[in-house]
Amino acid sequence: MNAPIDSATTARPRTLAEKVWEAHLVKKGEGGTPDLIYIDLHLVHEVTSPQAFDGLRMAGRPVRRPDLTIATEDHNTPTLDIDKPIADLTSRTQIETLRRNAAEFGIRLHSLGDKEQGIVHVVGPQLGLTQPGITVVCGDSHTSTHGAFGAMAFGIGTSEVEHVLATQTLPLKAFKTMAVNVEGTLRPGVTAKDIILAVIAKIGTGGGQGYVLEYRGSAIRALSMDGRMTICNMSIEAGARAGMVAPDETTYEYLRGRAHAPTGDDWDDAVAYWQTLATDEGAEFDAEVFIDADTLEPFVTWGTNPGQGVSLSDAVPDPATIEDQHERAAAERALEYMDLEAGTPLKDIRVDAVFMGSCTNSRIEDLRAFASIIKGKQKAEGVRVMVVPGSARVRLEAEAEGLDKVIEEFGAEWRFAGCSMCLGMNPDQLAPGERCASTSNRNFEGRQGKGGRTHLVSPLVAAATAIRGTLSSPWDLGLDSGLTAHSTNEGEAR
Ligand SMILES: CC(C)[C@H](C(=O)O)[C@@H](O)C(=O)O
Ligand code: SF4
Repeated sequence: MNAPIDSATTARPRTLAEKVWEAHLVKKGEGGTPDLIYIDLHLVHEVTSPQAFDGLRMAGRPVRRPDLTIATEDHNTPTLDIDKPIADLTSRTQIETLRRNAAEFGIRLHSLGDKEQGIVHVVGPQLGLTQPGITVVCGDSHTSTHGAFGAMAFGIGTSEVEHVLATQTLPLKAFKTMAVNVEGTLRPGVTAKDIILAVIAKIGTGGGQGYVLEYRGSAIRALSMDGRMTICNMSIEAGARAGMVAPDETTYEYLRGRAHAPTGDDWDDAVAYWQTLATDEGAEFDAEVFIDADTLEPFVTWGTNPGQGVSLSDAVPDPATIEDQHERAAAERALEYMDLEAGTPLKDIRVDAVFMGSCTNSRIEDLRAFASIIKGKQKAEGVRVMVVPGSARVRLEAEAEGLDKVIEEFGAEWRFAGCSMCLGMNPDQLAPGERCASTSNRNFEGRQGKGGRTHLVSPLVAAATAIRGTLSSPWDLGLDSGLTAHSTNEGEAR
């Protein structure tokens, strides 16, 4: 962080990603070997860390930089009765193992019940740990979230977690760059989530492979940090190595005053450095994609991968019209699993459940957006609605604004923070055959519970669906839908 700019390298126009990479180069790889990259921030959770700590223990090594390592409990934590012992044995073992490892290796841990506990990708930014120009890793694919700050953030595997714990460095292969240009103005009711679902539908779940995506353009600049995080979060669902947004005033405003943000002169120095990070005029990307924000509509997935999405006003696509043989077969299988008929208008599809949460959409603005639509209304009969804040702090903030009351009066469940029904590593699961509109990021078979069926949507679509009982957007609720500026993730930084 705050690395000096090398005048020799500033001569060639560079992208944001190249700048961050070069500032963290410990050793350049030769003859096809990977570069060795310095890691500024290592985030840890209970699922992917136990074997890594075991490895250190066996080798008799300490954690190289405990001060740059921070852990939280998220995947296995219950969202009810958090003051009671965890009932599920596997979950309890995972959590207790993390607690023991953190104590033994001297790592800061935010445990269940702590104000800073929550989903790892919500906790880093809210503490001001995630900053522009740094490198961030975590044994979790959605680490790409942190790229919203102009950080280079990668998900890594458990053996790499051990490598970073031991050395604070990581061997990484060079990447290609892709500019994702989103120009125009989103209409009220259309959000960051719709942008990223449209991007993935366009480039496919493998379209980003080998690339670091840089989200650019007027529609991205107009987004708040919460909206930018939603977008970067799902970069991995396009197969990308990482996703990034260049830091700007919105980024600085979000960070100012946060617990780990620089202060005083350090703040001014940091901002001066952050301002140098944006992609230079004339820098070349290896690939480019364009999305028109003006015409974008609320999006929804119909299939079992995040690329199988269309506008909510469309119908379930007919696999017969898909040229690519592989994709056609995937679509056929997806429709079977999802129990859907080609040609059915998406708005006719009834749901059993609505899940509002996950590291994609569980920050305060997401909850505000959801609440702005349901306020004063009643959920559809027979639909189970679960609202799970991303962190204990988000929960407190929401309660201070009275959002918990709005949610409970609507008939929804207001839960404690964690990954919850995003993947159901705790009791929050769909029953076999149940259909859910979910603000999470993966609609894989069985993701939210064995036999469960997932439609990925924005918080606004989740709210409208919870009211009507069928996949719906605020546009279907008429003029009195409660749409506000912040519910499109525009404007406000906090
Ligand atoms: C459990 C973890 C390794 C996994 C990931 O890497 O993404 C999870 O967070 C997920 O979203 O599927
Ligand atoms: S909320 Fe979901 S996607 Fe995010 S880290 Fe947890 S399980 Fe993974």
